[in-house]
Amino acid sequence: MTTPAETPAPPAAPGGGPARRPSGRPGGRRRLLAAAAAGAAAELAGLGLIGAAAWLITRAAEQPPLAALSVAIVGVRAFATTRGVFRYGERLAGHDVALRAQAGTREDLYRALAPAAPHGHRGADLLSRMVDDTDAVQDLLVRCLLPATAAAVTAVAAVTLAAFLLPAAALVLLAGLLVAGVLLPATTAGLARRWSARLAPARADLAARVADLVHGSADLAAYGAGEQALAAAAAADGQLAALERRRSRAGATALAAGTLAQGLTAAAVVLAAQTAGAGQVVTAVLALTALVAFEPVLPLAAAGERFAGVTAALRRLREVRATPPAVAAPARPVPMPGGPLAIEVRDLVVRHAPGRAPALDGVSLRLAPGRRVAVVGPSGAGKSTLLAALMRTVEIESGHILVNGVDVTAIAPEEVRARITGLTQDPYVFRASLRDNLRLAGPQAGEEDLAAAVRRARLSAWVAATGWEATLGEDGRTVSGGQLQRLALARALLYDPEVLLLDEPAESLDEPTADALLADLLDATHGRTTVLVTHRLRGLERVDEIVVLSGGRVAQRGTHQDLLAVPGYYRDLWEAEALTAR
Ligand SMILES: Nc1ncnc2c1ncn2[C@@H]1O[C@H](COP(=O)(O)OP(=O)(O)OP(=O)(O)O)[C@@H](O)[C@H]1O
Repeated sequence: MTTPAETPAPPAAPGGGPARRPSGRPGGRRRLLAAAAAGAAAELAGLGLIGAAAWLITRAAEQPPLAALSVAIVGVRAFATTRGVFRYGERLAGHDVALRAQAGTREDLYRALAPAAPHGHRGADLLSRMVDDTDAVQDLLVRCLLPATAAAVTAVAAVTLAAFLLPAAALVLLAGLLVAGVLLPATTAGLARRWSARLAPARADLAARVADLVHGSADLAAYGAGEQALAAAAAADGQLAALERRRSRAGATALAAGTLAQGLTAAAVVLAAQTAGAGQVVTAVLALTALVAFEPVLPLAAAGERFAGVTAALRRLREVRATPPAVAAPARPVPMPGGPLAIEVRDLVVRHAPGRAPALDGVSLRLAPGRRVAVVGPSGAGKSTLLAALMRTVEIESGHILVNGVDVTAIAPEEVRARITGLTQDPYVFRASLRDNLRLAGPQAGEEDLAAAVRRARLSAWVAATGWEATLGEDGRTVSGGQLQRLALARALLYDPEVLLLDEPAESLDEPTADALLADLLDATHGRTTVLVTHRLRGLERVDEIVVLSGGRVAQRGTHQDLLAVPGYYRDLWEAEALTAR
């Protein structure tokens, strides 16, 4: 069996560590500077290429001796070659730094979420933040920051060159570049912000309807409501498409305005040159310089649009990181006590949300090493909440859980969870092989350990029929409720924690299998510290204490015989079970 010490180290404390900036990783700043420098150098080489080519063509028309053109010829070749090399370098370094930043951001997000997810962000919303919003980090660097740097460097160089040749043309060029490089991106960013406020709800509406169609397909088919749901989804789709079209038209107008600014500026520069009586060569160089200077500046309008989306995505990521974890980690954690664990729960109060009635309201319990306690009670009594509090996945409002006399709130939650854990109420089957789904709880476990865990969870026949390498599906859809439950139980048995928590291990099983499984479990957990939440009472005469919860309070407690001797929930349930068994 795998001991907890052999399991992988749990992730760092949720929410721990400050949110790092995309370039704030080791070597990130250097890589970013290299990418920006390569991008600017590529644009400058482009500028040099056009300037030299313009000079060469117009000068060549005057038919000078070849020697007078040789420097320009070499310049054209050099600029053409280095431009490609710099562009390649920029793409390589830029994507390298962006992908590293994106991976790091995802890693930070996982750390903030695992193992106890913060309240408030779940399911599709969290997935979209994890996938789409972290893409924004890449776009911030590759589509916004690096192109803006290259454009700024090129614009400064072009205006400086123009200022040497003809100051009036430089002023015209500067004005045109400011329109295309500052005014237009600011406009597209503003438009994008306005449109996203209208598009986001339409997109969320469509996503929710599609999710309903997919997840609720069986119910829709059963009640013949499929057509209606499809029509509603199609209407939401049409609404979104109409908004998208209008947004695209506004964006395209802004992009076209950039090209217009480029043409008008080039024409104005030529006009200024001719008014000042500049020669043909100077006029050609100025005109082409103006045209080329716009090349890196024009995409900034699209970058402005993307920038608005990027800032919104980064804000959403900050929100996730800033959400307090479900359980606060102590600032200076004390180590988990060694030796066999004795647990004492004293007057425990747990409330799932402010303003709601407490799920546990003054529960006390003693769990000496090797003792087994069963927790029973009606639905909503607080049984799973008690296990969650022991596992440190819900916060304690008042009262204490002491582990060998040490308050669990003083210990790092993941340390507690590494030794007090087991089968949770909503086990999850990962999209991985059956073997890997089990190995999650024991990466080092050998074939015999796996087989033993499966046998004790009464799953051997299914595993033999399915095969160890069979891929199990997303959300456990390829396994039945009972198989999922037993697979999760096999995981818990393989992990073999010092204090084993079992939340309704016989849930979703037929009666004979449930009884046999519970009997096996009671054999297997003999002498092992165990808390067993169950709705079935058969076999509970073998546990040391039974606690009956009702409305978050302890309604009854004692041994099986004690509880049968007094009227109450336990005796009623026992008699009802006996009746159905007849
Ligand atoms: N995450 C949650 N957020 C808000 N309320 C919750 C949450 N989990 C449980 N509750 C509420 O806390 C109370 C106790 O729930 P709990 O799941 O502990 O009961 P239970 O005895 O395990 O029920 P069951 O036998 O149906 O699993 C219930 O009223 C439930 O609605």
